[in-house]
Amino acid sequence: MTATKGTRVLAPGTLDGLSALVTGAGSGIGRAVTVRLAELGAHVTGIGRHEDTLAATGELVDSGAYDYHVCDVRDLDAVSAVVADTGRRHGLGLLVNNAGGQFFARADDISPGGWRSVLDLNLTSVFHITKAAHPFLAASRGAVVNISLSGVERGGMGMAHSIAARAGVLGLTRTLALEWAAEGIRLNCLGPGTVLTHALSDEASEHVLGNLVDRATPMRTPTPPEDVAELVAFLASPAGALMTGQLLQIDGGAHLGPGLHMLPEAYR
Ligand SMILES: CCC/C=C/C(=O)SCCNC(=O)CCNC(=O)[C@H](O)C(C)(C)COP(=O)([O-])OP(=O)([O-])OC[C@H]1O[C@@H](n2cnc3c(N)ncnc32)[C@H](O)[C@@H]1OP(=O)([O-])[O-]
Ligand SMILES: NC(=O)C1=CN([C@@H]2O[C@H](COP(=O)(O)OP(=O)(O)OC[C@H]3O[C@@H](n4cnc5c(N)ncnc54)[C@H](OP(=O)(O)O)[C@@H]3O)[C@@H](O)[C@H]2O)C=CC1
Repeated sequence: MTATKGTRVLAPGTLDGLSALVTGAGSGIGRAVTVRLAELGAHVTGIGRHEDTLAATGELVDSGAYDYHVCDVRDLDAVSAVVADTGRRHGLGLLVNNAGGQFFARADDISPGGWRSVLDLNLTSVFHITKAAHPFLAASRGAVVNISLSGVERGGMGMAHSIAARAGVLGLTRTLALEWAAEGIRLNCLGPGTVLTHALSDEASEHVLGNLVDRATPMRTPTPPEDVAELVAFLASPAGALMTGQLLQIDGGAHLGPGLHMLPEAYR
């Protein structure tokens, strides 16, 4: 494995005056995105289910640049109310739909309940949050960044539910990029490769480091969450003003390799 460090290239003040909403701001990619947006001048409202981790993110940013709401994004009424409250108090120039996840199982072992829980988290919540944000995004000519997965267009063993949900988000992203273009709203998806956040670190093991990073990622490196954050900030900045409806895979070339599969037998 080759370790790469997160890179910061955008100038201080790039996002001065921006109001952003980041789901899953209490850890991993969402925390890195929150910290970087705030460093660049944005005010960020975070959403997640755990107050302690959301508060800990606040310790990494200047006071006044961040607040949070404890909320499950699958509670559609509650999360829509949070979006509306944020929009009314701060305006909304950027929505980052980052909260997400799945268990890893072959399709035969995914029950109807398991399918529904992953679809609710990774697709249905994104639709409702984005719809609730629409009037505020229209007022600011704002942007949406949906955090997806490298390989969303090709499939990944052990992730039938999650890939189906993220492919749905990609379709939603491109559809809304068309429907809302006249209002100046842009929507894009980012596809990170293997990110060694705590969710994967328990498994940071032979499978994650040996298979996903060394075998399945041509550049043999994990994706630093800070690199994902810099790309989110770029898309929110004036430099991203004509980018919409895209899937940007930030994955060391993993989408060109043998695929990121969560069933280790895929690599035998
Ligand atoms: C290379 C890229 C890889 C990507 C990496 C990342 O994204 S890492 C970053 C992301 N971080 C994460 O992904 C964090 C970890 N993931 C999670 O928090 C959860 O997996 C969740 C969000 C999907 C479910 O949340 P929830 O509160 O709804 O869970 P619940 O307990 O109420 O169960 C609901 C249903 O699911 C079923 N079920 C559950 N587990 C398994 C299993 N192993 N097997 C089979 N089935 C399973 C369970 O039986 C039930 O179905 P039933 O019995 O009613 O038919
Ligand atoms: N790690 C990786 O290799 C990759 C991750 N991704 C995706 O990136 C995104 C971020 O993942 P990552 O940072 O790695 O992992 P984390 O598990 O650290 O982040 C997931 C975040 O989402 C929040 N969250 C989960 N469920 C809910 C919910 N129902 N309501 C509100 N918030 C919720 C969690 O907070 P809380 O538990 O407090 O609610 C947590 O902060 C996910 O969508 C993931 O699938 C994509 C490619 C690769």
